[in-house]
Parts: sequence; structure tokens; C-alpha cells
Amino acid sequence: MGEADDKAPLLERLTGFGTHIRLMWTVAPGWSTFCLAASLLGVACNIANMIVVGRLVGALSAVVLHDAAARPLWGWFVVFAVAAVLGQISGAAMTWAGARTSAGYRARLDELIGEAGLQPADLGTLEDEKTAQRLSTLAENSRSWLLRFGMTGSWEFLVTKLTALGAAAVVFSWHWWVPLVIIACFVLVSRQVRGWLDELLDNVFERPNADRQRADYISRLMIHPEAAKEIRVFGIAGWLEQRYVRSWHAAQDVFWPHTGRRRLILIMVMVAEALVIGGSLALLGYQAYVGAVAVGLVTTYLVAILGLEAFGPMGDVESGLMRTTVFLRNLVSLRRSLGLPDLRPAELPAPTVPSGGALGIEVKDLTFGYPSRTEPTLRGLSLEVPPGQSLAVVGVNGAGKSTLIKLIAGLYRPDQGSVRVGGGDPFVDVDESGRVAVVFQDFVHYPLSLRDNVAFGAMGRAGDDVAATALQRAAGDELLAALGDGWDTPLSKDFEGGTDLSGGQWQRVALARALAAVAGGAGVLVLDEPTAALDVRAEAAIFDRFLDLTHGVTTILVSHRLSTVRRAERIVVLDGNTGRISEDGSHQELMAAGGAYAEMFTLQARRFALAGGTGDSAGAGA
Ligand SMILES: Nc1ncnc2c1ncn2[C@@H]1O[C@H](COP(=O)(O)OP(=O)(O)OP(=O)(O)O)[C@@H](O)[C@H]1O
Repeated sequence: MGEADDKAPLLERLTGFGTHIRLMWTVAPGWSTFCLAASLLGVACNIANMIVVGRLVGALSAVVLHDAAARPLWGWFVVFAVAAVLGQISGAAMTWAGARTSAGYRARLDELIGEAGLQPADLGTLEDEKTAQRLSTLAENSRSWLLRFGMTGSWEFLVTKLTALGAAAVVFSWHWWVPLVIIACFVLVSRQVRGWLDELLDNVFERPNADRQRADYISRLMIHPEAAKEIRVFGIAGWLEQRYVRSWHAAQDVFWPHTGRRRLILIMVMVAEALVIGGSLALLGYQAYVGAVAVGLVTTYLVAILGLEAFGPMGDVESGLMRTTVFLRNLVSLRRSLGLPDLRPAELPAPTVPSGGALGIEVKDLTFGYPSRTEPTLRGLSLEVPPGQSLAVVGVNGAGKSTLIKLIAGLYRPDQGSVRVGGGDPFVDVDESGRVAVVFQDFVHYPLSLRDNVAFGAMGRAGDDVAATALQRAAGDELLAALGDGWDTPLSKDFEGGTDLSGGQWQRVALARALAAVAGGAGVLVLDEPTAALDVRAEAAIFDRFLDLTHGVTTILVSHRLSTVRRAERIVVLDGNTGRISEDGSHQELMAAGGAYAEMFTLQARRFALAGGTGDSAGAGA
């Protein structure tokens, strides 16, 4: 956007600037008038300085130019000109080099933040609300222009502060106490401003703030194509806008009440600062008048005194730098809390190449509860699955089926008991957890190429041909043929040449992903209701196909629809009340036992028949 703006015709840029001023005016006419007045005053002062310094030197030279001592003047003039040109060149070089550095710096920040999201082996950390909020705040703030300003402005900051030190040394040579008094004043102002900024940045931007989050969310919602339909249908545009304004103002309230007192102190210190500088200049004028300061040094002292201003707050450069430091402080503290090195990316484990072959699963006395819940979800659950068996896990909503799957995949650590996959602990042993391939109900629709979407099942473990075979076996040939760029087509309309898939097409991609995982060496394959959005027949067809294709692989199917899992060799019923397996056997055995499974199955089959199904495919004939 910025680059495009630089290339825009002058008129367009002026129009843009005009719009910017108009917007400021509309939002805060009072403050805009104040800022305009202050800016005009600043301009008048700067111009007056230029004219006055020139007049001053002119007046001095008129007195001394005919003196023999004035001859070195031309030498000094050359030094002045060279220093000015070098200063310009170093400034330009600094900007160029700074921009190059900030590109890498920015990439590293994203890497460090992303890694904080990726690194914890389990889901527990990311599911912790505070950690998740801290992460998303960091990610959001890493995109802020002020932070970018801080990155590029560091060298400018250094130059200004070091120049100020030089100015202090010059003034020191006149009267040692003058720079000390002026610097003390500036440092006081600086501390006030910094304290205020710290509070502002910490409270409003860095710390998770529910009102700001809500305001941000609503502002994104207002332009989100997916929400557009509902917003219009329900006519909630006006409500959203009001809600946004209310949340945004509430977010700002966090810091405004603190600033009243601070503002008063700040004004007082600034007045004191103006008095001290004014006093110093008056003293310099007086000493020049009485001949106590060499006339040639008056201008030097004058400029040096004004140069001490850099000990004070430095506007945007300083705000940007502060924002950068506050941001980094929070990033480092989060990384430390996750056991990651401060600023060095940790080495993520490379994908391992599993040896292949079906794995057995052994779950013993497993107890697990979510930290936010008082009761454990699973209580002393035991289950043994021999290698190559096809198992279906059924149970009512919330019984804990997905939780069990996540524990088998090593995404949570058991509170008590143990989970072993192929004899190893999937939570600790990355190789073992990598061998459990799961397609979840909410499997990710990556807005990447079709190839990536399928190959993610076996990333780094299998060649391109694996993806091709997997898609073909998942009956995805037609889907591939319909894509403009074939395997390279991005599966999202947000990308150039991309396209969106239907729910059913995505199911095939997910199935292909699972099959690619098996080809890549996964020893256990789990389908955790990825087909729930399909109708009974389509789901049953996909499960049947899946069972055929994965014969000899340890498979776990999770579904509410008992008719679709009846072909599994073994079915277990997870009882949400006890947190354990309540029934275990083949479809026929469980039907014969006449327990909860048989009851649920018969009920579902009857509903299906009433809805117009044949009853057969729903399993009524079992
Ligand atoms: N991340 C979580 N944090 C807190 N509680 C959770 C979390 N995930 C699941 N739960 C709770 O744990 C219980 C079991 O959930 P789980 O998703 O494992 O059940 P399920 O049998 O797979 O349900 P469904 O059939 O509806 O998918 C539910 O009460 C659920 O609300």
C-alpha cells in the first residue's frame, strides 16, 4: 500500500492527504484545531530560528569579518558543508539498511510467535485462554505500523541521542551545570511521557482487553464475506456499528482516567523546561553582550543548547521504539513460560519416517479431565486394540469420544493411567504420535494447493505419487479434473486462480489426506466424524470405502450414526456417565446383548425409516 502510494500521481496523493485531514477533522475537530495551532506555532518558531540564527551570525561577522582572525571562516565553512552532505548520505544509507534489516527482523518475529503456537507438544497450552489471548495479541500487534516504525527508527533514535550527548559536552564546556539542569528537565518530561506511553501500550495494546478484542472482532466481522449474508438477512448492520463504537470507547477508557493527573504533571514539567532553556539562552546572550563568551562560540552554544532537546521525548520514533520494547518483553515472557529460548528459534523436530505397519493401542485405567471442568471426562477407561483391527467408538454427544482420540494421538497427557501406541507413549514420543493419523470432524480446509491439502497426511514422508494415489482411491478423480490448475489449484477463492470446494468435495480431500498418511507410514488411522455433515447414505458409503481401502491397518471410526459403523470388526460404546467403555463387541454381538447400543441402533433405524429411508442401509435389518 505504502509503495503503491509513493508511485501515485501527485494530485492523487494530495487528494489522499486531504481525505486524511478531513477524517481527522470529523473525528476530533477540537483536538485537530489545537494540533493545527501547535503545528503552526512550531513552524513559526523553526522559521524564526533560521532567520534569527542567520541574522545573528551576520551581525557577528559584520563586527569581526575584517579581523585577521576571521580567515579560518572559509575552512570552517567547508567542514560545515562536508558534514552536512555526509549527514544526508548517512541518513539515506541508514534508512535503506534499516528497511532491509526490518524485513528480516519482521520475519523472525513471526517465526518466534508462530513457534510459540506450534511448539507445545500438547493442546493444553493453546487451550489455555490466557496463553491463547497473549499469542493472538502478539500476532496482531506484530503487524502494527508503530512497531514497524520502532524497527526502522532505532538508528535514528541512536543518532539523535548520541548527537544530544555531543551537544551536552559542548554546553558543558561553557558552564558544567547548564547541561545538567536542562537534561534533568528533559529527562523528567521524558519519564512522564514514557510512563504514560507504557501504561497506554500495556493496557490498550499489549494486554488482552476484552473490549478491544470485541471491537476488533466486530470491525473484522463488518467486512467479512461469510458474515455478510447473516448481517444483511438479520438487519444487524446498525446494531453492529453501535456495538463497535461502544466497545472501542470502553477499550480506551482503560487508560484515559489515568492520564488526567499525568497530563498536569507533564504540563508543569514542560513549563519548567521552557523556563530553564529560556534562562540558559538569556544567560548566553548576557555573557556574549558583556564579552564573557567569545563571539564565535555563541552560535555553537546556541545550537548545542537547542540540541539538548533530544534528551526529551522523541515523538513517533520513541513511541515506536517503546512499543517494540514492550512487545518484545511480552514475547520473551510468553516464550519463557512455554520453555522456549528468548529470541532464538528452537529447532522443531523434522518429520520422522515411520517404519510402517499397523500398530496396537493399549489404554490402561485412563483418567483425564479438562482443567476448566470439575469432573473428569474419562474415568479409569481401559481399551486394548490389536494391530490391524477396525474399531468403532460410539456414544452420545459429549461422552468423550474425541477426547479419547486426542489422548491416543498424544495431544493431551493423561491425568492417571497410560496410553501406549505401538508400545510407546504418544505424548512423549513424537515418533509414536506421528504415527497416529487423525481426520477430525473440523478438519482444516487449508487455503493451499490441492497437493498440499492431500500431502499433509504424509508431509516429508512420501513422494507426490502418494498424493495422487490417495486422491484416486478416495474417488477424487473428478474433483481433480474440474480444477483449473490441477494439483496446484489453491483451494480457496481468496487466492488467485483458487476455488472453493463443496462440503462433499472437502470430505474426499480429507479422506485422501488420511489415505496418504497410511501410505506415509501411519500405524493407526482415525476418522473422528469428518463425514458428519453428509447424509446417512453418503456417510455409510464413505466409511465402507474407507474400511475397504485400509484393510489390515488399525482404524478407529467415530460416529453418532450407528448404521455407518456396523461394518467395523469391533464396536465399543463410551458411556459419558461413567467415563468408561460400557459395551464391547461386534455389531451382531451388541445387538444380541440388547444393551444401550441395540437400543440406540433400533431407535435410529426407526427414525430413518420414518424419514423415508429403506431401513436397510440404516441397519434396521441387523
Ligand atoms: N477443550 C475442552 N475444554 C473443556 N472441555 C472440553 C473440551 N473439549 C471437550 N470438552 C468437554 O468434554 C466432554 C467430552 O467432549 P468430547 O468432544 O470428547 O465428546 P464427544 O463424545 O466427542 O462429543 P460429540 O459426539 O458431540 O463430538 C464434553 O462435555 C465437552 O464439553
